[in-house]
Amino acid sequence: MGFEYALVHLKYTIPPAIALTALYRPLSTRLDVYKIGFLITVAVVSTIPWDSYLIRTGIWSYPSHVIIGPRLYDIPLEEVFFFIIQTYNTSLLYLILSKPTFQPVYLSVQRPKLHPLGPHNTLWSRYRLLGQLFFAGVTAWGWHLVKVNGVGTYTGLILVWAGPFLFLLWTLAYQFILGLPISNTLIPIALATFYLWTVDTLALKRGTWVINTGTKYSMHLWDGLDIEEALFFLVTNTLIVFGQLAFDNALSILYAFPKLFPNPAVHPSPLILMQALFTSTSIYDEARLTGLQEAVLRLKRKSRSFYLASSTFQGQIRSDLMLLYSFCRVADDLVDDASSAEEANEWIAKLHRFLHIAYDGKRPESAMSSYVLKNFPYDTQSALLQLPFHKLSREPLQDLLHGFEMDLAFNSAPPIRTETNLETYAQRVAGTVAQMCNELIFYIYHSTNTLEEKHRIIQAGNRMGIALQYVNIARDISVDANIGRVYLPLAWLDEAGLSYEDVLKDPQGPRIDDLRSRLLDKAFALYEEARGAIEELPVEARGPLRVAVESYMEIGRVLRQEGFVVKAGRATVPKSRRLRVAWSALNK
Ligand SMILES: CC(C)=CCC/C(C)=C/CC/C(C)=C/CC/C(C)=C/[C@@H]1[C@@H](COP(=O)(O)OP(=O)(O)O)[C@]1(C)CC/C=C(\C)CC/C=C(\C)CCC=C(C)C
Repeated sequence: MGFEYALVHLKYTIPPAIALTALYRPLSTRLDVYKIGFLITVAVVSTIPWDSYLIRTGIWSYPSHVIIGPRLYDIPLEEVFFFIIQTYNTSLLYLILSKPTFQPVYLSVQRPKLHPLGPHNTLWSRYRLLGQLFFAGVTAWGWHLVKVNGVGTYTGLILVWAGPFLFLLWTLAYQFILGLPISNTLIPIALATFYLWTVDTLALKRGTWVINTGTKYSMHLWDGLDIEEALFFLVTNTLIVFGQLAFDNALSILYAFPKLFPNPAVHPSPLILMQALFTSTSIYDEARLTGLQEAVLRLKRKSRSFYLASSTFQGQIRSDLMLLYSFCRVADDLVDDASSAEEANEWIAKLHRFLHIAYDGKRPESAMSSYVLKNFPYDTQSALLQLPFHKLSREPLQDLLHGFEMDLAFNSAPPIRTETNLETYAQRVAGTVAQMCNELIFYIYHSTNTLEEKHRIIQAGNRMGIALQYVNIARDISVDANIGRVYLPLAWLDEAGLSYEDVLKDPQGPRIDDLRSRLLDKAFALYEEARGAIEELPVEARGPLRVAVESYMEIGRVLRQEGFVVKAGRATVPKSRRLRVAWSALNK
């Protein structure tokens, strides 16, 4: 009996597990626990018979003085623990590195091209075939080496065992494996493998595990690392990352295509996941994918705060919030960028009509599509058509349009005369947005809140939206004055001895600074009053919503800083500070 192998864990596998857990903890959800648990189960169940065979046939062995003693099918418990902790660590590394990527946009439709000599294979299906041939070839070569029963036996056993799993995972998830950025694929495999190669070198040198001669090539990748060991860790980490990718591929299909999978569960069963993976790529909804791709680009280009916040959401809610953002942004831009008040009014009328058709249960869906295709510019159509309106009530969408109508009123007379007008405006353009975010959250996640509690939380959300809009107005006083708008109430200007025209002419100076502070005080008072309600939302949404709210309120904190001078243009929060804010919001 000895503790050598246990010490390898204490020194080399448990510390990274603790570090990775601490790093990922604020972002982790029950879905992640489910994914990792599922993969660990598959890893343990599939490795035990193979490893047990290797030990029984003497391909590798563990001197009795290096292990504590208990064995499972001849496998020392330390080794069983190795399967678990390796799967755990590599999975966490993958989850951390892939978090910023919005994976559903990497799905792609493949339809056989029509060709005079019959349907023509697409490039994708050729890649799939090439990969299949490679993994089938590798498995066959492994089989041959095992049959020969010489120095290639250990290599052969690795290939025969891993080849079929890799073949299967490739067949199911090749689109993701090839299409995703390398931060989701090669990098987690490479980092985990290089780390384990180093650990293995140290363990083999100390004789913690011994690979017997006669069934190995006696070639080394570097001094102390047998080529078979290098292959083993490369292959096992590839299996783990491919397994995670296949899982995420299935989730992306489930969440991207509501027509194929209406209302998927937050934790889908393995059967549903397989069903998603076996869905033919030729029936993927191309319009939906375009809508998602455009939504991500729009969010990335237009809002750094919400883009960062969106990456902390997971699964269905992440897609739905992006689609909601895309709709709100397009609607706002259509009105703001119109060349005349008449044109802007026309857009608002068309948007009202769009909502009328969308919420008219008696009309077929095609009525909405043909209305959008006929009446809206090409680059805005997907934002309208993909709005998840069946998860939202009509009222906040309609009120948002009423908010835009208030913006247009600036063309005739200043619409924000009193503080009540200001509050009404902010409720319409931002309280409504918060309400819709919360409606989506309650739609997707199971909550134990009563109807009354939900109503109270949604009201608090609306006040938080108003707070964010006040920050937005405080930030943009100069920008708005340049386009002929002053959102500070006329009553406040009066009290400060300023006229509307004074602010349009010179939106800077001590009196404006005082009014800005007054508005920010109101914003922070609302924020303080409403933020507790975030902690009553379903647990999966709390951290990400804190990130959304805090990143935006940070703009207000920058504006409030002693000595901060607002120049022409906008106050922004530096990237490092935004990341710090997001991190501490997640850890609250
Ligand atoms: C991650 C996440 C939450 C993403 C989605 C957010 C979303 C759907 C935003 C829509 C934004 C939008 C374009 C709305 C149109 C009207 C408008 C301009 C509103 C102002 C946003 C400012 O964005 P930006 O600075 O990019 O705008 P301009 O450049 O000035 O045009 C608003 C300030 C509204 C934003 C309000 C929210 C996102 C609501 C936040 C509150 C919650 C999510 C509720 C918190 C919950 C509780 C229980 C307190």
